[in-house]
Amino acid sequence: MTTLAMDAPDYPIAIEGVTKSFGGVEVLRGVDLELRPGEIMGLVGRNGVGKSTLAAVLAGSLTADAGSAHYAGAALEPWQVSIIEQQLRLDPTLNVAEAMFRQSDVQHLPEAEVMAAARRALIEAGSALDPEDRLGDLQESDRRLVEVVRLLADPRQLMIIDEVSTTFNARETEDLRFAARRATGGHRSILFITHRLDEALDLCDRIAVMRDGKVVEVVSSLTATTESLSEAMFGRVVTLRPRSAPVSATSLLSVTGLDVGGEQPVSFDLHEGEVLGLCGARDSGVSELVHALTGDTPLPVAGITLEGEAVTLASPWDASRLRIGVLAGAADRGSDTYFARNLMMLDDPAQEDYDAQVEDTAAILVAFREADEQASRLFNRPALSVGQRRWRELRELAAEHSRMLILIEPTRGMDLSAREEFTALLNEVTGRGVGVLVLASDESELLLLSDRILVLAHQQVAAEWNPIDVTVEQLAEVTRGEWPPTR
Ligand SMILES: Nc1ncnc2c1ncn2[C@@H]1O[C@H](COP(=O)(O)OP(=O)(O)OP(=O)(O)O)[C@@H](O)[C@H]1O
Repeated sequence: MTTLAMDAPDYPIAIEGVTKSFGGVEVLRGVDLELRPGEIMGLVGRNGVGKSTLAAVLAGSLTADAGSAHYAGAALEPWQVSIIEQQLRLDPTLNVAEAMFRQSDVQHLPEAEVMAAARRALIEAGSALDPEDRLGDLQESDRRLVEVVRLLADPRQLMIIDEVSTTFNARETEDLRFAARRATGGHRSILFITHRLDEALDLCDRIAVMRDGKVVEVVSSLTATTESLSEAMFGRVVTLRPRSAPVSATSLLSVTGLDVGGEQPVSFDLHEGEVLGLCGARDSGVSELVHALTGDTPLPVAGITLEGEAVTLASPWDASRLRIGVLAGAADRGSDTYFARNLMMLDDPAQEDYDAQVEDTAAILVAFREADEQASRLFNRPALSVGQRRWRELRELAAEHSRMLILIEPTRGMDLSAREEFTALLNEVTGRGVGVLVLASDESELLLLSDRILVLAHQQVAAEWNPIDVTVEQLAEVTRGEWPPTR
């Protein structure tokens, strides 16, 4: 299917006058943009401005109402474009090799050759994944890395990376930077969509800013700053400030001797009104800790108390009964189920009815969403973008009567202005005494959001840090598995 333009001379990709409406609402209003050969072009703009819509038009999954994209004197064809979509919809039964070559001629080779090609690509990208690993068994960040390796293994003239790094930590972001630069080969182009402005400045050569359905500015990442970008996106400089909310000394949740797999079981307290950030490498036990507290994967524990009362957290039903609200990390897996659990928190269903009721509520939520999308088409109004949907879910979660919240990658997909609103929402919630556990891969985000940071390494607590005393780089050493230096 693919004939790659490997030997093509260096031509730019010219996008001219692209418009696209949904119903009567014009989302893209004449996008002009030129991508130079070998260039990584950032694309930033507020939630719902039309970044993913432009990506879909370029990749051929949507048809523009007007305008075009050209390469080397001809229309840019969908086979010349590959895309990592914001919402991965990959079949979880595929293995890494199948996912990697699903759009490539390589998939038609004998299986042993496919596996060997996948293994080579993974090694080249510095990834420890096995080509035979099933996607369904991987963490979300690893599934996204498989997509990044796919770009490297099967490069196209234009490669679009749509919000792939929202759940990446420092090491994964470095891997992405390395892979993206290699994938251009000095003459192919990348369109890199992100809400992490510091990352755009770091990774991209130039950055295009979208506003009101158009590209309003293209700036060099050498001269732009996060302030100048936010000014161009929102018409004002948005600055996120660290939390300075007072935290009570009263313990809300007390966990003693939770066995997440290390030599020393984990013990910690979460205070009333506190945001406790969790920091660790992927295999540090952080994820196990969180999923033990959501009741999804219970682990042996000496004791848990909530507001001084001994409690059991052996199932999602227990978490729901104790009014522990959860915001799921992945937008593409299980988030409807968590949302359903949050909505049912006050219904207090009997244990034997719980799973069935969660399933029914989740099905209703899916139906509502589909109806909402239908209504958008019927009444000529745009549906919600990914970031907009995430924000709505968070607001509803905050309005619930939770005693405690577990937020996994809470601001993924949100633009800077929405993140600013999110910090205000967090202050409001913690002001009511709600305790919040936050798991965020972006170290700078974790630093901004937390009152205190619990550091895990080798499946046990390695430190407890005050965000005032640590830097993003120190947290990055932790997530890279480089801290503590020796056991
Ligand atoms: N298939 C569709 N039908 C109706 N409306 C749509 C469709 N696809 C996108 N939209 C709407 O078009 C607008 C632009 O959406 P798009 O996803 O392109 O924005 P975005 O800039 O990528 O946003 P975000 O940063 O939140 O991902 C949004 O209001 C979105 O809901």
